[in-house]
Amino acid sequence: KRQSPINIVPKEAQYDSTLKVLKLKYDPSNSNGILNNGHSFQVDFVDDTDSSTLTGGPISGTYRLKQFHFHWGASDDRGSEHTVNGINFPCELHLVHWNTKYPSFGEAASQPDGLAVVGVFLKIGAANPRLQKVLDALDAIKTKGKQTTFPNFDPKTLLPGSLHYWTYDGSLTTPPLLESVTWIVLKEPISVSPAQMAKFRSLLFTGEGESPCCMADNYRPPQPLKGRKVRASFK
Ligand SMILES: NS(=O)(=O)c1ccc(NC(=O)NCCCCO)cc1
Ligand SMILES: [Zn+2]
Repeated sequence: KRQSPINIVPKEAQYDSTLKVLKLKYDPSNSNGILNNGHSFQVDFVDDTDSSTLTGGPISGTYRLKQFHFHWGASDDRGSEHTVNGINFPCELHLVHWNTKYPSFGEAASQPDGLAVVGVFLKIGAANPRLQKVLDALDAIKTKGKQTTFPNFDPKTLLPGSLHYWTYDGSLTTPPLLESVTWIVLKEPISVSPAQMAKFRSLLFTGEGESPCCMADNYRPPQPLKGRKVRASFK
């Protein structure tokens, strides 16, 4: 079993000097739409060329960015999927990429080396103006199934200053929980303010005309490590 997320214990992670620097090359013109899919919201990217890719890091070859999405809690004391020394963050960003050795995301999602997800923790602090651009679109996708256009967004603006990471072999954290993900979790969080967290929680799990249920606590708890090694790209 190689299920995700996991609790990351930095002192038990093994520094691996052979791990490469993460190379994230994103073209803002590939950002397409923003969708409330009933369990989170995601920003979808046009992935028919190699213009928005992940290379380097723990992976070999080229992985294309398909979408990014978030997981968050009903209160600031929980919400992330990965934890660090048992600590939860209020929110976690996932940038989902698929291996171009396979013909599509759907094909790649069933392969052990098919996907690579970059995880970024969000920590309560100052309001994040780059994140605000995403949050300003949420009023248009309040209910399940709603989507709108979301052009010219550069996901690099959501990354922290350091690309130091932990990496391990895992899975999708929502059904079908496929064991096809190389996880790359950045050590440095980005900031989010309490008011911005409230904006995430203004989304609804429910569809238009249904009795409203605020979208929150859409995270899976940590899963057993089952003997897996977590490697660190930094000392
Ligand atoms: N939270 S997570 O592990 O990053 C994750 C990412 C993608 C998915 N699933 C996904 O993108 N499904 C889209 C199905 C399209 C198939 O072509 C589920 C969980
Ligand atoms: Zn996710």
